[in-house]
Amino acid sequence: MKQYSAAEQDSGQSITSTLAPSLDIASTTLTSEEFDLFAELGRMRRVDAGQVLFRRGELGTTMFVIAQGSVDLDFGDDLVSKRLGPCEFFGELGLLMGDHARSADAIAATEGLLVELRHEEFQRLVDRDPARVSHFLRRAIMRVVGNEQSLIRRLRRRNYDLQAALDNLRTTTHRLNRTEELIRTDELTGLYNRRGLALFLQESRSVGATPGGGLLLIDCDSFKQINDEYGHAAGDRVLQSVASILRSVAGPYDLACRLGGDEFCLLVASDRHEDVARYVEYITGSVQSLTAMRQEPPLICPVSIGACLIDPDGDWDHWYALADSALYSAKRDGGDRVHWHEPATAQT
Ligand SMILES: Nc1nc2c(ncn2[C@@H]2O[C@H](COP(=O)(O)OP(=O)(O)OP(=O)(O)O)[C@@H](O)[C@H]2O)c(=O)[nH]1
Repeated sequence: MKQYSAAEQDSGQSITSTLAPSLDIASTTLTSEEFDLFAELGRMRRVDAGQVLFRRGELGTTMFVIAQGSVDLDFGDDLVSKRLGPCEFFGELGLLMGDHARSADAIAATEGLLVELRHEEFQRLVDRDPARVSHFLRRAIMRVVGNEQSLIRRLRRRNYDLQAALDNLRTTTHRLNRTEELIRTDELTGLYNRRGLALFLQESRSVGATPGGGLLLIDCDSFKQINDEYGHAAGDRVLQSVASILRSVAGPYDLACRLGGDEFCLLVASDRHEDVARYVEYITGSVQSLTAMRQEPPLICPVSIGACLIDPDGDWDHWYALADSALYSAKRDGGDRVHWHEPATAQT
């Protein structure tokens, strides 16, 4: 065992008493024989707590063995830091590879004593005891491989966690979209509901688009009788038939909506009377065709329609009032018909 100077020994604890006896190939701690050899040829160096030995990314050519005290290795990011104690070594890649970029910050955690080895000292070590050095090198390589493997495992785990987080995010986004869709949609018919209509108008306005040029209000005639005579399910089926007629005629810029009960509306993008009239014809024609099927319970019932052209600068309440007055007049005249709201002609 090497004799240490008074300065080296003044920290009180015997160096040999801290030496690990293990010859385990996977051990990262030097045996007492190895330590003695390294200490004999290396340079003793005192360190204070908090003293930086090297920083991550710096090029290094020396390695260290801890004789006394402890040193923290901080690998940065969210990698686990390590605290090394007596007889453990670090920085060996700098020595073995030469000018190797340090992969961690090495900072003395306590006051201590280190053995520092440069290339020339290590060369002397090889000359002195090649078998022991070869054993040390095998362990150093195993440590590097072990670190790499644990890094790969950590990266794999992190990748898996990221994938899981991404999947969660996708599911949540899908659920949110679905919820938003449900909020806007009438459950029975799949058409927009009142909330969907209000959001559509709001969104169209916010992007400066004209939400529509024509409005049809469609209301089933004597619908209550269908419920009463054939049951609620038959009534539902009739409402679905009306909805499917509206859905099939609505283009990508139109909006079909169930306002509630047996009342529907169709907001037509075109502001030309003849275009809107074609929608009306399609609806009445489809209702007539289904009525002609004479199914029991019925697939459809007669409908009344109030139609109007709308002023894009007006609001929904105003448009609705116009179409509703036309619908009211169609109902008053016996239903199963279409009435247009006629704009008041200017008095001269
Ligand atoms: N089957 C079914 N019936 C509904 C639904 N929502 C509302 N109703 C019924 O629709 C009926 C509407 O009745 P009314 O407003 O008197 O309409 P109507 O019988 O068509 O009378 P007119 O419009 O005057 O011709 C009511 O009996 C409601 O209970 C629904 O989702 N499904």
